[in-house]
Amino acid sequence: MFRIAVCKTAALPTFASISYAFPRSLAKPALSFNLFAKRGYAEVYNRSKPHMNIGTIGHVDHGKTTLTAAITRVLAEAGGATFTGYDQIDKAPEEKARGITINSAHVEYETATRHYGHIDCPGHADYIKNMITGAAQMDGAIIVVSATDGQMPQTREHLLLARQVGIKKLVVFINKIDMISDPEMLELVDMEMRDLLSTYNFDGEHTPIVMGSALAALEGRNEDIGATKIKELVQACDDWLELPARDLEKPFLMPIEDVFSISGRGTVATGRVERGTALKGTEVEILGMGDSIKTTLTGIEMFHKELDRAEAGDNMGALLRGVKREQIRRGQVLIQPGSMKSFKRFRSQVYILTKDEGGRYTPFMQGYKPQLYLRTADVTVTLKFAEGTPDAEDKMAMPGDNVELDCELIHDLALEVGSRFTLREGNRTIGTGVVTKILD
Ligand SMILES: Nc1nc2c(ncn2[C@@H]2O[C@H](COP(=O)(O)OP(=O)(O)OP(=O)(O)O)[C@@H](O)[C@H]2O)c(=O)[nH]1
Ligand SMILES: [Mg+2]
Repeated sequence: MFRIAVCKTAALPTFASISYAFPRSLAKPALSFNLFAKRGYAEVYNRSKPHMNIGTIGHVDHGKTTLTAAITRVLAEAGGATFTGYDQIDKAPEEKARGITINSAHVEYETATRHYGHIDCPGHADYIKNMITGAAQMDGAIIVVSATDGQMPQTREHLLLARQVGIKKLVVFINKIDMISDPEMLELVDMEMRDLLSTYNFDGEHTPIVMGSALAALEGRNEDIGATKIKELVQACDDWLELPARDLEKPFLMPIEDVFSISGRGTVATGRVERGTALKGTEVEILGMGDSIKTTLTGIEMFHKELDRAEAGDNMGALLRGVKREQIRRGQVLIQPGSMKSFKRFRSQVYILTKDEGGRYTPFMQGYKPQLYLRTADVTVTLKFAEGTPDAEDKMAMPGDNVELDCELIHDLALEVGSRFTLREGNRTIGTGVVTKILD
């Protein structure tokens, strides 16, 4: 059986009668709690198949949403379950009007061997922020590239960002082959994609590349380039993408992605558990961006079902006792009490993107203040060359450089050596880096 569900945002809490903490007119466009409320939450989440988070990334208009809908259609046919149409994924009025994805959307499906959470990311350069948050939750990804365009700026940028957020393996879907009559053209796109994968330290030689037409599969025609290719793609995901080694033994950590208040029950924080396990009824700490708060985890939900325990890799909704909605923010983390600290100052190794990778055209001097994205957090940072750098005052960081920088955040964040982050300015990713030393 294939079970399929769709929702925008990471994990949907379906604790009874969710009330939005913001006016309904401002509510995020695609939160479909009512839909799921109808299903109730008595069902217990089935852990018999290993769970993995994947998703679609790639340049705008290359067919990520069409492919997402097509996968649900083909798997739904095989299992006789619900199919999630294109309109149900890109359903916000602005998405419909512009024909692009803005918010990343989550769907869920099962193959014979695995349960997948699938995040359909936006490709448009203006919404890279949503793409990063989506990709940060993936264990593997499907990069979609249109055979008509070949690789484009966000094909490259998404590959780089995928690498940076820790995705180790990808499957490539070369889409829109219904528009191409020259087989040499397809070979060229295949070769270029393998080169590009290798450039970004993926296994260019062995990565499976499937060529097909997502639209044909979605519309149920031309089976040879449609449904058949979707089955091939899903098989490639099952075979090639490795189940993540879950950090079950480590202390619990869940980056907070969204916060809701539920009348009569309290406040729910949602996010993907990065490591460890959390048991219902135990103590947790909310850390970062100000004073930390200790509270009790009074409820856990995942894919609209109640659980007693959440573990690394799960998208969970955490019901927190006695905490007001205003006390919690996206960017904070929920942790096992005392297992981490938050800091404002740290040393880092940063790669400055070139303009071809979507980065800056010009160098920057120290004192530069871009936005720093770490897990779900997004805060302003002041950059300086690492203490001891000769002539730091006059030195410039050029696009393409790898530099050692001392970072000072305006808010403290939960971080540690090895934490990865992205630097952005306006709607451009300008650098990616890793924390090498805490300076506070
Ligand atoms: N001819 C043809 N058109 C396709 C195919 N797949 C998708 N399209 C069309 O390409 C356009 C863009 O498709 P989307 O699925 O919205 O692309 P996307 O990658 O999700 O775009 P963003 O989310 O905005 O980055 C739509 O008009 C689709 O109908 C295909 O296999 N063949
Ligand atoms: Mg889309």
